[in-house]
Amino acid sequence: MKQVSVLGATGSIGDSTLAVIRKHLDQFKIHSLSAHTNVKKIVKLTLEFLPEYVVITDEVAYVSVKSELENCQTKVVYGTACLDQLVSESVVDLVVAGIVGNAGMPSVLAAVAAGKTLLLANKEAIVSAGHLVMSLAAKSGAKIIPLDSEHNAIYQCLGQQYQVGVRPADVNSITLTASGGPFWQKPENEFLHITPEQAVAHPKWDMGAKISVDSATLMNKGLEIIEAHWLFNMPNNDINVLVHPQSIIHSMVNFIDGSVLAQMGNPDMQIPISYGLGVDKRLKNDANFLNLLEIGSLTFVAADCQKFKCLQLARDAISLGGIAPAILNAANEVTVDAFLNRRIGFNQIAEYNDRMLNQIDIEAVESMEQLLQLDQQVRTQTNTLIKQKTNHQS
Ligand SMILES: NC(=O)C1=CN([C@@H]2O[C@H](COP(=O)(O)OP(=O)(O)OC[C@H]3O[C@@H](n4cnc5c(N)ncnc54)[C@H](OP(=O)(O)O)[C@@H]3O)[C@@H](O)[C@H]2O)C=CC1
Ligand SMILES: CC(=O)[C@@H](O)[C@H](O)COP(=O)(O)O
Ligand SMILES: [Mn+2]
Repeated sequence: MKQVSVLGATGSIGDSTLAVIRKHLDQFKIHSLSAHTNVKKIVKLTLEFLPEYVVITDEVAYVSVKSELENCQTKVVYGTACLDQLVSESVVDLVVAGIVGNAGMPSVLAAVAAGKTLLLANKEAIVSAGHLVMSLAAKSGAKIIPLDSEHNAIYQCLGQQYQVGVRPADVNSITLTASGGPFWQKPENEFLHITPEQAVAHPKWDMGAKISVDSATLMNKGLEIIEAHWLFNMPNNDINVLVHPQSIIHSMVNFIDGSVLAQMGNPDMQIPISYGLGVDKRLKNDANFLNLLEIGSLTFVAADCQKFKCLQLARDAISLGGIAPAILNAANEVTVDAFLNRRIGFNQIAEYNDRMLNQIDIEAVESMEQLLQLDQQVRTQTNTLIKQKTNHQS
């Protein structure tokens, strides 16, 4: 029986993870679940899975959950420090990192430092702290299995050759596929009028609001380039992006002999999560088998970095190095939130991200404390920039 800690249990990755675990209760036991604000859902999940611990990271929500679970055997604890402690407990076999944003970074680092098998969905953590994740993994021997569908596809194609942070010698390049999001065919001069409702309506995947907006700006693909850069130790030039609107091929590995291996499947996160939870062994999944005859054709188009500037910004951040990806990530978390709350337009996400990436001096990454301080600084500065611009316009 493997003991699993699911961080971000109330989100979309949490849903898909727990859906897979429900089908294999003979193999998995939930050790701990985490939630931020969703009291109703975490109470329901706790009563279903009866974990040892539930961690709540929002103070107000903690008080409610604690009172609602008064008579339950599960221990209800508060705060991010508890996440770090729980993922490091010796009984925990697998940690699913499903928290959204840099808020999940300390717990990712704690799991890696403890040498755990980490099933990584939280791409912002590796974007911001890739350097630290890799050096900790090299020391602790932690196994990092990517759940992000593209990176999981590459992980599947590499098979036994995969070792986190090591580029296999016979790999020429990798190709990340992108759905293109809802607007890849929309003229840029119409970006101004895009609403949050339109932006979160992803054509192929059912995901949380933040990653859905990232897919719409193609920042998601940019973050994924940075994620691939760290996981597979590949430079910018060897990471290709191809728009593939059907989202059937999840990514490809191009080998030095001209062979290309791709992983395919319907767009359903239960598939990569199953492969992650099985740790290289395939779990039976009743979900959604692929029917290529029904789909008919698979098409590919070049990604437009001029129109989707966030894609180019991510490549720039890799070239700048050091803290640049962390700056871009923090700015993007603020601008996406501002867009979702109708404080800025869709087109301004890239504009402000660009301004922030280019107004802070780039230093080397040294520690988690440095990155957390930087994250706060960038958030404050991005919010100030948005306020100044908004006041100026009104
Ligand atoms: N959804 C998907 O299919 C995919 C997601 N990913 C990545 O996985 C991560 C999660 O995405 P997704 O599940 O869509 O996001 P959701 O918004 O659906 O869920 C986010 C989860 O994180 C929790 N959370 C939010 N803010 C905080 C915080 N400050 N501290 C601690 N926990 C917090 C939420 O808790 P609560 O709801 O209780 O407030 C919730 O459990 C992201 O990094 C995303 O990029 C990658 C590939 C695919
Ligand atoms: C499911 C998943 O991995 C997402 O990151 C997905 O890739 C988003 O789709 P696009 O960013 O390609 O639109
Ligand atoms: Mn992805």
